[in-house]
Amino acid sequence: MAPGMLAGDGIAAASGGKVAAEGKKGYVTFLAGNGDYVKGVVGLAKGLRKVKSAYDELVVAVLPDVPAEQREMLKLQGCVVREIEPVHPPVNQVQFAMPYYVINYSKLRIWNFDEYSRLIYLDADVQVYDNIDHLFDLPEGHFYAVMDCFCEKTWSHSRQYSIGYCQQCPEKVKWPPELGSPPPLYFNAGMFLFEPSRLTCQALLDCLKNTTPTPFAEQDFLNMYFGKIYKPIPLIYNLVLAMLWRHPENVDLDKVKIVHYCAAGSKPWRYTGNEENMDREDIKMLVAKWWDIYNDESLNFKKEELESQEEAEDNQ
Ligand SMILES: O=c1ccn([C@@H]2O[C@H](COP(=O)(O)OP(=O)(O)O)[C@@H](O)[C@H]2O)c(=O)[nH]1
Ligand SMILES: OC[C@H]1O[C@H](O[C@@H]2[C@@H](O)[C@H](O)[C@@H](O)[C@H](O)[C@@H]2O)[C@H](O)[C@@H](O)[C@H]1O
Ligand SMILES: [Mn+2]
Repeated sequence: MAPGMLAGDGIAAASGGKVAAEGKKGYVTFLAGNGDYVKGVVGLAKGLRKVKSAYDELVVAVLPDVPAEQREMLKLQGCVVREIEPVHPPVNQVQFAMPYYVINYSKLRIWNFDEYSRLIYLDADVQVYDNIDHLFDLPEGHFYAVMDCFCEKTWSHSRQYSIGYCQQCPEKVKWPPELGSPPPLYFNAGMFLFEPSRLTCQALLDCLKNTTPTPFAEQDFLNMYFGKIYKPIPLIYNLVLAMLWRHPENVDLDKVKIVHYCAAGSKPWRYTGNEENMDREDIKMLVAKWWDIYNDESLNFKKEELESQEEAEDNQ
């Protein structure tokens, strides 16, 4: 296990023994464009309800290009829709690992949501299969996220990939001592627990202005910026699908609480099974699991329940 990583029991102990962190807590995701990622957000909203999160009013940071009908659909699913301004990196020649990654810098705006003392960010291609509210009780002052994997082709630009080094198995192909110390622990930015602050948001944006963009866009930037306070949490909180074929020895699917559908061809709402690894039985099972929640009408937001609840409160 990586140095400093909180093991499952460490998480329970760290949160079990502590008084719940003060202030408002919640889950936030990010939506851009007029495409089909909105299905991911609907699925996530329903997933949080299914696991009975105490904070199931999902906040959705939307770029201006998200159409009114998608915003309405999200409000009808009980989401709090908040428009954010795009964030553009400095003019650059970088080859992003995926061209659309450039819009992901806009995620940085969620640091402005400071009516919350703590937020868990989740990509729209993530699903929550177990309640993870206990993460909000982890000690403050750190940036919590799951370590990423460097073995996919998307990393072919990197020194790690060319050496065959991965932080998920640092003993398998050791980092060559002639290259100095191994790279610092690196997290996947599809899920993280953070503390919103307008000051931090401004500092992030100021820092971005003087930072050359790199292939993994805001994920690289966040790793650089929060590296000193980053605390790895177990991969059960963000299963990057490639782990299933790259590091199966590190994965116990029965224990996984969050699945991140980031492997090429794994987005459930556009799954065909044609891409590499997509014909695996575990992938088919996880995609079906996502659709079970998405199609479950009983998980739809029930406005009338909320209205009667509010009425009851008014009559007290
Ligand atoms: O057209 C897009 C592309 C991305 N996203 C958002 O940006 C996140 C990061 O992109 P993605 O998950 O595709 O990256 P990956 O994790 O697959 O590298 C998504 O989960 C969405 O929340 C979006 O809303 N619309
Ligand atoms: O904009 C950069 C993106 O970088 C990350 O995705 C990558 C990364 O995890 C690689 O390690 C995988 O190989 C790759 O498949 C995956 O798409 C985040 O999930 C996403 O939220 C976003 O930050
Ligand atoms: Mn993602």
